[in-house]
Amino acid sequence: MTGFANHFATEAVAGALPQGQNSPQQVPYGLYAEQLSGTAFTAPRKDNQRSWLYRLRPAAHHPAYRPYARETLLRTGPFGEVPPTPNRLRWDPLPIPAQPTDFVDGLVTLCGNGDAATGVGIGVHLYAANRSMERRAFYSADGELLIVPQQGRLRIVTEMGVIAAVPRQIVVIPRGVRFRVELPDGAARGYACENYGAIFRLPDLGPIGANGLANPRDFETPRAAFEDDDAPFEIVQKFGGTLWTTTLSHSPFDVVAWHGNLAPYRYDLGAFNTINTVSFDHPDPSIFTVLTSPSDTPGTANCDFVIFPPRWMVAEHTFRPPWFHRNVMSEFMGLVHGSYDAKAGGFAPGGASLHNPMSGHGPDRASYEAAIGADLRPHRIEDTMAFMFESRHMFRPTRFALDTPLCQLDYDDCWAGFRKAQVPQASGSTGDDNT
Ligand SMILES: O=C(O)Cc1cc(O)ccc1O
Ligand SMILES: [Fe+2]
Repeated sequence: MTGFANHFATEAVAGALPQGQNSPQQVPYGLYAEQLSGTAFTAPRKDNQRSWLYRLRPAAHHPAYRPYARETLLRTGPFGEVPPTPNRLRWDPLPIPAQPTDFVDGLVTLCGNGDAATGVGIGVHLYAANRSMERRAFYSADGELLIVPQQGRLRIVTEMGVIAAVPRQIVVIPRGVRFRVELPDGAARGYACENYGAIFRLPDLGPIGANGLANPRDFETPRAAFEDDDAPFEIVQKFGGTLWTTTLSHSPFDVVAWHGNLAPYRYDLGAFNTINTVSFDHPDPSIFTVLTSPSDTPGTANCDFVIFPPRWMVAEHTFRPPWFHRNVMSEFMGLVHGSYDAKAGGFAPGGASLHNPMSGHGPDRASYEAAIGADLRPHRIEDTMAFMFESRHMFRPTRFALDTPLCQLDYDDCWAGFRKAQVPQASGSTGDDNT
């Protein structure tokens, strides 16, 4: 079903969806009605998101959760394992694990900000897995999950239907929606943004007009699909930063029909309508925003999901790659495939980088030299898909992020050795009174 956050109505069995009301005295077939809220009941109508689910058994029917026994490298805001660092950080890709590892056990947190308990900030995770989740489901009570596959297909069975995703597509699973990740290719790797704040939405378009960037019609939500399976099933939930587990007597994927505007969705980044300069200089990369989680301060996002897709570069008399900059916002970057035009080496597909507030960054020396000498004919940047989770909140790395051998100790060197500019000697030194 297409459209961003539409009011969908879907039933896997004819007649399962109640008509005309949400909670009839008797739901068709004896199904159980359940409201799943993504926003406060009283959130303004334009922001309000909720769905009604009709299921074989109430989701309330489960034994108590116990702490999850296995070691995990998943972490949650507030992030206090190590002090925040002003240093620019970059990581090599996470290897596919040698031991049998599914999506849940393959999640590793690199950094994050804010506090899940107060609904502020995000957690930034990587995943690398080589097993489908078997007879178990996962959900996060701490935030919605934006999954960015980098290698290997995913088949995600959710309570509200099944989503298949290939690298270049993204999947968003609302907070609380239970899902199981299957790996049709036997292995998979990627990134996940766990958003504790306001639900991701499409950015306003301002002077761009009524169309452009990610168009609402290109977002896809699955139709209802269910399992009638009465064998034991594990549910692992992430709650307040801790993993908990319980065993159901049946599959949690038992939603026969649902309606509403809170649902998982998929988007192909290849559908992005990329807008950029046709004269000179390039706009700030906010022009590439796919989804935004606003904060309470207008224009200052809890998280922007921004991409750097294939595109024509036509700017005249311009330094075309990202310029040097120091940003008040914090930037986490990943690369789905190809290479990134500000980095000639070292930023590999599956890798990541972190540039915190006021940390100077930009093109590495090789990219800089190539760009100032480039022939400025129209040139198409092909075969690339980098992305950024940009946040108003400073990212703190996890201890794993700093200790892992994947962390590149020589990252600073990519900005070493720039030739000094030569200016004619004149007044204007700091020794002069130049008011
Ligand atoms: O740091 C980056 O590579 C991302 C980025 C790109 C750009 O063209 C301008 C600003 C910016 O943060
Ligand atoms: Fe940047």
